[in-house]
Amino acid sequence: MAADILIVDDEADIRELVSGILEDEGHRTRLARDSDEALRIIEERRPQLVILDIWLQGSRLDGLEVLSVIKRTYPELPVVIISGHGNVETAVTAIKRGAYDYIEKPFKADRLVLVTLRALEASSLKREVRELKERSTVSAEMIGKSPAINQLKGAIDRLAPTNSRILIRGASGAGKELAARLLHQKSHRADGPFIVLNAASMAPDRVEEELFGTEDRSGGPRKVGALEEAHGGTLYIDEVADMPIETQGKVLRVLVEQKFQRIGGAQKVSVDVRIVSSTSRDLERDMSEGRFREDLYHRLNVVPLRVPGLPERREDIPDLIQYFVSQLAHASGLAPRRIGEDAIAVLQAHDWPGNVRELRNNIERLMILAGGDPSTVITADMLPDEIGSNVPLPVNGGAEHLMSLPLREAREIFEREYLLAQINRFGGNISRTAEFVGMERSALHRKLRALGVSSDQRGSELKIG
Ligand SMILES: Nc1ncnc2c1ncn2[C@@H]1O[C@H](COP(=O)(O)OP(=O)(O)OP(=O)(O)O)[C@@H](O)[C@H]1O
Repeated sequence: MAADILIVDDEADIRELVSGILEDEGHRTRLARDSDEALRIIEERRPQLVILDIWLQGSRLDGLEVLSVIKRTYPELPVVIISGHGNVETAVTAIKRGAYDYIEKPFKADRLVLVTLRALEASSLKREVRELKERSTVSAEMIGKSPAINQLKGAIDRLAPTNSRILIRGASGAGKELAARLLHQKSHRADGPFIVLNAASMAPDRVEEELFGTEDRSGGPRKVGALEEAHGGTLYIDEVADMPIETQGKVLRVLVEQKFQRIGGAQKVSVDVRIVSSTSRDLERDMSEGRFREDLYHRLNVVPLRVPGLPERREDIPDLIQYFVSQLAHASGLAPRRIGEDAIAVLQAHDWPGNVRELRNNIERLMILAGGDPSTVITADMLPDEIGSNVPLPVNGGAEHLMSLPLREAREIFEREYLLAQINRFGGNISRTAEFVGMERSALHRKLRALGVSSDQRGSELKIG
């Protein structure tokens, strides 16, 4: 894992030596000779590790004091102490104050490399645990075998290793964040952080604070912004078009200059961050109505990626159901359930305006409501009323209208709508539809003809099997 490491030592020889060893290992180093220089460098951009000498001659603060400042302002930044020979007591004090480990002078290159690696691994583990806790129920697997999802997976594999900015478009809950996460995981930045900024969920004035961070001139606590936090990794800006127009201007400047200023701060912070953003809005309309900056659109949209909505890939629904049942059983300790064929059929025919998220929430609710007996099979009659209400009947005024018709006419209308919905559900495949509805394939063809259903009505993109 290549990292950005700050080396603080008053002796030039030691600084150069440590830097040489770590750069040979593929790290990038920045060097400071005293406390002020060290704190200034940290202010410029937070490093991933600090190697800090305890004795800093001619420095305003000694090593232990610098350590305290670092731990106060950046509690998660790991610090490795270099202590003089026979100075174990000070080293122990340093560990008590939050240092990760210490190296005693004179030290061997191997020891330095090993402690550095461990410190970086521990801090990246901590971050992963935190991210996992935050998103323990978010999957990192993209389930589905439909042509639409396969196309998306192919595009992610091709785009991930490039450093290009990507704008992901798609309806809410369709899997845009999951796509962004996969782009990160399959990129060269996979060891770095994946930071999410959700512009839609916060008040406009907080967006800038979260993005750029804040600086307190008096040296008090400060907030590290998402841009700085994402250094070496990916920043995912969710619902980018929900950012206030002034913030959009500032983001544009960051993209052009690769630098930004914290709120209340004077200096420029430069970062190496890949920006992936998303939107579920009609950006073309937002741009024409002046709500979204066209110049920002062009900067963010270097490569567009579209995540298809769930109704465009109903074939994936049974796999997704299975996946969520086992994922939820694993993550929340709910008993795994079997979902009956009839329930799967209704779930597959539903329209899912909230896409995969809505499907997942419904599976969770069903698993909770099914109670403690693991042998309970979830059947169609256990589904909430709103699921399935869009299945066949709403033609010509819906069920009420049917009640006003003679049986033969009502049955015909019902049969036509029912069969069309089933054909649609099986992607136009007549053989599979016939098997499910319990008819011979040729009988189904005859029935459709008798009901006056033309091949066109069976759906323009549907394959007749
Ligand atoms: N193909 C998929 N396989 C497995 N899980 C998925 C898939 N697509 C989406 N999900 C899951 O569905 C939920 C919603 O997905 P996600 O948050 O990525 O959607 P989104 O498009 O970013 O939504 P929003 O626009 O509301 O932010 C998450 O729990 C995600 O893990």
